Amino acid sequence: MQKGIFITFEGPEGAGKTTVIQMVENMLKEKGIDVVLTREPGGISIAEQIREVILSPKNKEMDGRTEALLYAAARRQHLVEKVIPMLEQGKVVICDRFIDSSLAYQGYARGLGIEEVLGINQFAIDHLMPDLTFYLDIRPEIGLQRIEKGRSHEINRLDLEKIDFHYKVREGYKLLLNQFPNRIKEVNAEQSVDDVYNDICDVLRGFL
Ligand SMILES: Nc1ncnc2c1ncn2[C@@H]1O[C@H](COP(=O)(O)OP(=O)(O)OP(=O)(O)O)[C@@H](O)[C@H]1O
Ligand SMILES: Cc1cn([C@H]2C[C@H](O)[C@@H](COP(=O)(O)O)O2)c(=O)[nH]c1=O
Repeated sequence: MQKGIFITFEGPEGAGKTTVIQMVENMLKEKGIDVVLTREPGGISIAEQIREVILSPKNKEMDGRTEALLYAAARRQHLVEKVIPMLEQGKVVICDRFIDSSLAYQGYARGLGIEEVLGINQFAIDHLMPDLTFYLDIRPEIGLQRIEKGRSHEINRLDLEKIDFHYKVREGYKLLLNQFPNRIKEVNAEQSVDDVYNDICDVLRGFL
């Protein structure tokens, strides 16, 4: 039975999720809260191997449904091997991306259908939805510029999609905000890092 809290961060490329998640982790640790950071696709060995296959710029011929199924497979393994055990130990689990990425990227932007992609993901997650999700909103061209500037950031197969695809990803997330208004909280990610962090802390204070 789940005793911990499952929090996810979402957004278009370069929204600043990794940056702000680290700040939230430090803040929670200072308060003595047991917190685990993880990411999708990845977080454990099998899912990191699937990540390599999905995101390698060499795999240009990958079919959209194959892509959606691989994300769901990586998600399943990550959940059973890491997320669920950590929640059972009562930890706060913070995950960089989760099911909403599949709904926005594969369901909406790739055109596979949000409901269809939700369907294959229900099989993978078996009803384990996040308790709280932050959606970091940013215009795609600003996010992509940030990634290009950041020297250490890998440029993956999805980053290389045309700008229209990234606009559709953002539109997809906006639809999800309407679909799950209680779970997903929108934050303006075009602000300074400190302002983004403070907005997130305001929500967390009310939640934790
Ligand atoms: N609010 C901000 N203002 C300006 N630059 C930022 C801001 N937040 C993050 N950055 C910078 O933008 C780049 C991307 O940030 P980060 O890696 O945190 O984004 P991300 O959302 O995790 O990216 P991805 O799409 O790969 O998941 C980094 O170089 C980071 O320092
Ligand atoms: C979980 C998930 C991710 N994606 C995409 C989003 C990004 O382009 C990459 C992950 O790279 P990041 O630098 O770690 O953000 O994968 C997706 O399309 N569908 C998903 O379910």
